[in-house]
Amino acid sequence: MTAPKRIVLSSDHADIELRKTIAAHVAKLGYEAIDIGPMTSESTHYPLHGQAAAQKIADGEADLGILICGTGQGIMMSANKVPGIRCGVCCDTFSAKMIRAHNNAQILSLGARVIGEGLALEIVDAFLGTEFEGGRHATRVDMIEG
Ligand SMILES: O=C[C@H](O)[C@H](O)[C@H](O)COP(=O)(O)O
Repeated sequence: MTAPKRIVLSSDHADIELRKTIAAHVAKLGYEAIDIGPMTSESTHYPLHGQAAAQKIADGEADLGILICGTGQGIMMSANKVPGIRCGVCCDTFSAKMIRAHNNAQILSLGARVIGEGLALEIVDAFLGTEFEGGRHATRVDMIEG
């Protein structure tokens, strides 16, 4: 039996409740949810949380990640600064599938001030339910790192 995939979750203060809801959702689906906070809604700085989550993946402590900030953009930019990490913001399920299938993204970033909880959960399901297709896409993904 293979171990369930480990999913690291983090956010800034924009919506920690959405993060907790998604953590519970992925745990219910059988994944290991590694929620690294923050645990309060006190104003914080998204680069700290985006980079901490991405580092967990770079260090082999998690397989995939889900990040949340107001727009999803700042925390995505921060995660992508960690070598080897590919993170994309998604506001629709098609993009969530494609960042796995074509870009082999390890991290999904969501904008809590852009989309609602229902759509966020569908986007999460689309991301987690899709595998990298490899082939020509692997050549291109390799080119990202140079
Ligand atoms: O990309 C950045 C995120 O959307 C942040 O969540 C946002 O900038 C935080 O703004 P504020 O400090 O006004 O809550």
